[in-house]
Parts: sequence; C-alpha cells; structure tokens
Amino acid sequence: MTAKTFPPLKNDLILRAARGEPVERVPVWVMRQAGRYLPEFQEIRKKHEFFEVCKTPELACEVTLQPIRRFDLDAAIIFSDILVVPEAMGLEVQMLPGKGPSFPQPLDTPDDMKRLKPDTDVYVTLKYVFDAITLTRTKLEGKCPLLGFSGAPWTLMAYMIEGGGSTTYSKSKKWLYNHASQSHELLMWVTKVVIKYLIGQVEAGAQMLQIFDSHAGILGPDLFSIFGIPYLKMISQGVKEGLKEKGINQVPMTIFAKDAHFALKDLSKIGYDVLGLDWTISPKRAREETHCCITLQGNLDPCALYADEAQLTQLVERMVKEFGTRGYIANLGHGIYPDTPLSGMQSFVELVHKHTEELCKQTVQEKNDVKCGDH
Ligand SMILES: Cc1c2[nH]c(c1CCC(=O)O)Cc1[nH]c(c(CCC(=O)O)c1C)Cc1[nH]c(c(CCC(=O)O)c1C)Cc1[nH]c(c(C)c1CCC(=O)O)C2
Repeated sequence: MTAKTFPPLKNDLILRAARGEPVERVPVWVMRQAGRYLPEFQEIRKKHEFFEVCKTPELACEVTLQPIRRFDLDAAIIFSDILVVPEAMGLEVQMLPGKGPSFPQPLDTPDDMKRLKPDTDVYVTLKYVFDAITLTRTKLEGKCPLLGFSGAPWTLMAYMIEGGGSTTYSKSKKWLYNHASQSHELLMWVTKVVIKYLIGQVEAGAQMLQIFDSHAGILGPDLFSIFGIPYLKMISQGVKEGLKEKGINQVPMTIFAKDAHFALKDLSKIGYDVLGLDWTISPKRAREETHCCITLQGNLDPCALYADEAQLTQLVERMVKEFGTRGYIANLGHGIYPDTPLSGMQSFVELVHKHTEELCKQTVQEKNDVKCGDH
C-alpha cells in the first residue's frame, strides 16, 4: 500500500513533546474538545444522532474541526467513540439521551461470547472511522497533528458486560473473579481487534494514538496488574510491530488509565511514549513515580474551567511549573464537561501558551548561560 499524502505539518509541538524533545511552548489539547460545550456541536446534534455523526465521515470531520477553528489547540482528536469497537464485534450500541451509551443486549455470561465476532475485519466494519481520519487530516491543512484513539480492553469489556456506565462495575468485575479464563479470552479478542484498529487509523492518517482506560481505577492494583497491564503492553507492542511490518512510520502512543495512580510506575514501562494523568495525582508525585522517563499529559481538574480568570491563572501556572516544560503535554485530567463556559476553555489554552512560552525562553537562556559559564 502506498502511503497517503497530506498537507505538510505546520505545528509538530505535541509530537516533539511526546518524544521528550525541546519545545518553544507546551502543547495543549483537551479530552472531549469536540463536544456538547460547543454551541456549533449542539447544532449538529439537533439534526443528527450521536452515532450517525460518528459514522458519517463529513460530519465527524466537521465536528473534529470545530474546536480547532475556535481555539489555538495543538492537536485535533478524531470525533468518534470508544464503543464503536464492541459494535464492530457484534454488540449493538445506542446513545440514550440524558443517559449515555447503552448496549441493549450486553454479555451476561461467558456463553454470550458466542454472539461476538472476534475476527471482525476492521477495514470493513470500522471503515467509516478510517475515512473520517483521512478526510480530517486533509482538511486540517497541517494546522496541527490528528490524534486517533481506542478504548482499552478492560474498559471495553466492562461496557460490554455492564451494558452501560456503572458505579461499582460489579457485573464485569464478577467475571474477573468467577470466570478468569473466559475474561482473559475476551480481553485477548478485544486486544487483537484494537491493535488492528489502531494500525488502520495510522494508515488512514492518524499522527498519534491515545488509549483510554477510563475504568482502570476501579480494578485496584491486583486486578489491574492481571487484567489491565498485560493487554495494554500487547497493544503498544502489537501496534509498533504491525506498523514496522507494513513499512509505516511509528507514531507516539499515549496511555490514559484513569484513577490508576497505583500503577504509574508499571504504566511508564510498557512501551508508551506518553502517560495521561487524571487530576487526583500531583504532578510532582507523577514525575517521581515515572522518573522523568516518559512524557506526562494532564491534568487540570475539569471543574477548574468554572473558576474565574485569576484563579485559573494560578492553577495553570502551578500545574506547568510542577510538570516542567520538557516532556509535558497540557490537558485536563478527564474530558471537558458539557456545561463548561467557552471562556474557561479559551483561557485555559491561552494561559498554557502564554505562560509556557516565557518559561521555555527562560530555560533556553539558562542553558546558554551555563554554556557561556563553561568557557
Ligand atoms: C468512556 C468513554 C466513552 N467515550 C470515550 C470514552 C473515554 C474517555 C472518557 O473516559 O471520557 C471517548 C470519546 N468520546 C468522544 C470522543 C471524541 C473526541 C474528543 O473530542 O475527545 C472521545 C475520545 C465523543 C463523545 N462521546 C459521547 C459524547 C456526548 C454524547 C452526545 O453528544 O450526546 C461525546 C461528544 C458520549 C459518551 N461516550 C461514552 C460515554 C460514557 C458517553 C456519555 C458521556 C456523557 O454523556 O457525557 C463512552
């Protein structure tokens, strides 16, 4: 397959930060930056169902570009959902207004795994995502990199069994205790599909990938080390090997395992370039745990965007100071909330840029001073 050609990239800050290279300012993007807090997104949703937007490349592209037009963001993330993977494996999924995603026929017992299609051909069942990526990468005109993403195996398994969100995740955790071998089998099926799906996204034009393990925290250290970490490692390795085999350039990969502070050390050693953090861990502790060997991403409390400008300024300045400007990508600690004021989002992006431009200049200056002093 010949590689697709796209407009040249004008802003590679996030790619450099992911690789730990120097930057002139810290790159910033926001999880769920395309979403309901934007009036123009709400307009589209009035006319189109959620999964219709995901499945129509022109609409997914338009929605992906909406926050890029409004704010000076350093990355775009393709508009889709993590639940398109279980759907591609044969589980019908609906988006219920006011309730969220729902599987009308979730997996009840391991016997229900018969209903799944582990051999789904992602180039057919998820073609619409690949088409949306190719179209969006073209329409971005190189303004910033386009990120692809997938849910992590455990998080997807949890949705497939719970049928939707849950506070305890007791149905899916019950499988881990009562049906350990079938749980491993299911996680393996999902892992294999996710690897193919992520490789397909890069072939289609994604320049960086993020894995969302939104329900990692509920597992706790023991279960996460058995049912989480090994599959996340298979994904980073499988994607890298698959891209190499196909002669496609590697892209940086991010793991965001929400509420899994207990596993930061392990997560920093399983082949990812970037570790996403939620807001419940301090930047200082995260750096200590990961020994500065991985780029960190995060982690402002999404509710901080409700704060007034003076408070937000303090919070952003402190966050950036604690993380440092090298090997750092600014973001919230989870997706932006639907009732976030546009001014909060605008200020967040501007504050990160303004404050870190000064800090990066100072760092370069200090380095030069050291060099001069050496002579
Ligand atoms: C767990 C999860 C899901 N989806 C996703 C996750 C992982 C991240 C996380 O932990 O939040 C990932 C996701 N979902 C969406 C994106 C788009 C890209 C982006 O801008 O970040 C991404 C990256 C769009 C979306 N996905 C969803 C919306 C809102 C639905 C709507 O427009 O009606 C958007 C913009 C719906 C969704 N989809 C999901 C839930 C739980 C919900 C309901 C949440 C809610 O209602 O706020 C599953």
